[in-house]
Amino acid sequence: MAVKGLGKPDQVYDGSKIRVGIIHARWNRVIIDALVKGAIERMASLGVEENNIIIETVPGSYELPWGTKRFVDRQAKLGKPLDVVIPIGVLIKGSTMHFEYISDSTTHALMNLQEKVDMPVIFGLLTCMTEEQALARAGIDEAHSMHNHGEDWGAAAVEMAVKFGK
Ligand SMILES: O=c1[nH]c(NC[C@H](O)[C@H](O)[C@H](O)CO)c([N+](=O)[O-])c(=O)[nH]1
Repeated sequence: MAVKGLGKPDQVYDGSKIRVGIIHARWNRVIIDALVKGAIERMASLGVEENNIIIETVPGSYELPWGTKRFVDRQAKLGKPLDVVIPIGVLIKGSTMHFEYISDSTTHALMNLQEKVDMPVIFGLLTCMTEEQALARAGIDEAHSMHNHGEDWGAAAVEMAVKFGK
């Protein structure tokens, strides 16, 4: 019996009235693009309108916290406030400690950002030891051994915005 992973939602949430921001890093772009696609497709299946999904990018995962804060502020200033934001990044361990420092600092910064922006900030950071792990979690490894985690992030975004929206 599969134990790990996201359980079924307690109900299907209607995303037709929410506006979602996706801000993604551009490192490991093939994996990023698959994750973003998965999130968009899942949100579309839950009724989120295409023109209510706003996409922004930053160079790397380390820029996600600051970029997300400014992205949220900018959308509010434009009179098109977001209801939820999904920062997406892919960190793959290299031969130095860079991975550890970015993973830890960015994770804490994104968690703390929720208070500052007063909205759900979905955790879309893959922190992988190998490229194969990252490919699998984006659903694009040869064996298709895992589902695309971007889909889970899209579903979480809709649920959190609908359930706990302002
Ligand atoms: O998004 C990533 N950024 C990475 N580094 C760049 C970092 O996020 C910043 O963009 C850079 O340090 C400039 O601030 C990565 N690695 O270094 O391995 C990585 O795997 N993923």
